[in-house]
Amino acid sequence: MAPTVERKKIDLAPLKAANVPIFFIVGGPGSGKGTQCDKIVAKYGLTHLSSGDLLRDEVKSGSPRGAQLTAIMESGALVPLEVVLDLVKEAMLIAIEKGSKGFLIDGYPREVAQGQQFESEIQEAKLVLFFDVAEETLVKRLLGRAETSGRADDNIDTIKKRLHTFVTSTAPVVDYYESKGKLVRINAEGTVDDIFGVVVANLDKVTSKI
Ligand SMILES: Nc1ccn([C@@H]2O[C@H](COP(=O)(O)OP(=O)(O)OP(=O)(O)O)[C@@H](O)[C@H]2O)c(=O)n1
Ligand SMILES: Nc1nc2c(ncn2[C@@H]2O[C@H](COP(=O)(O)OP(=O)(O)O)[C@@H](O)[C@H]2O)c(=O)[nH]1
Ligand SMILES: [Mg+2]
Repeated sequence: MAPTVERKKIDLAPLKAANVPIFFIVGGPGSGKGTQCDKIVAKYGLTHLSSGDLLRDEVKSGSPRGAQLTAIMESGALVPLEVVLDLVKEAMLIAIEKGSKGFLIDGYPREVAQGQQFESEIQEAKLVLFFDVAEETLVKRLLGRAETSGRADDNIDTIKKRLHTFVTSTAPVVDYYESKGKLVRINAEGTVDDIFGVVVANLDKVTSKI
């Protein structure tokens, strides 16, 4: 049975009224989402929200909601979509109060239903950036990151499960946004700067008003 999820009522009016652009950032674990988001923030001043970081912060906070998450994340499975959506909404509202010009929602959506629920409750994404990297490269990068990340899920067993979850649940997200004409597929096997060049070329087309 699915775990019971604690939910609060969240007033989204200020977020909807701001109507700022929203970009989803999708890619396998270790595909460079976080690395590219840092560079996008430096150039465009968008607000970067990593859904994985929000979940890890919730775990660290010791809240009852956080306690439910540790086991799921260490198993490489997906946290119930309502939990992630509530955390994302709360973080977006705080950023909007501070005058955010738009959002990079990193590691999100992880499943088609998650994207649909976000878009029906908040707003449609402007574009979905997909960092396309072969599994073999992902494993190599994650094992490299494991040496310093301190993340409980950067170990070979969990990495394999995260890759499985990506293929089964998240790959359909890529197809879904492709069919809506919103997907930007970026070959992300190259250097950080080469990949950022492609990112900029695509964002410049839609962010002239930011
Ligand atoms: N929308 C999301 C984001 C994250 N997670 C959970 O949080 C874990 C870590 O997510 P994240 O930090 O995004 O990890 P990766 O995709 O592996 O990518 P990264 O390496 O960028 O941190 C996932 O395995 C999953 O259990 C989730 O369920 N739903
Ligand atoms: N070779 C190479 N390594 C990268 C690139 N981008 C990120 N990395 C490394 O790959 C690992 C995962 O990157 P990260 O940004 O955390 O990816 P995420 O899991 O998608 O957020 C880190 O160790 C990065 O230093 C890239 O373009 N090329
Ligand atoms: Mg990341």
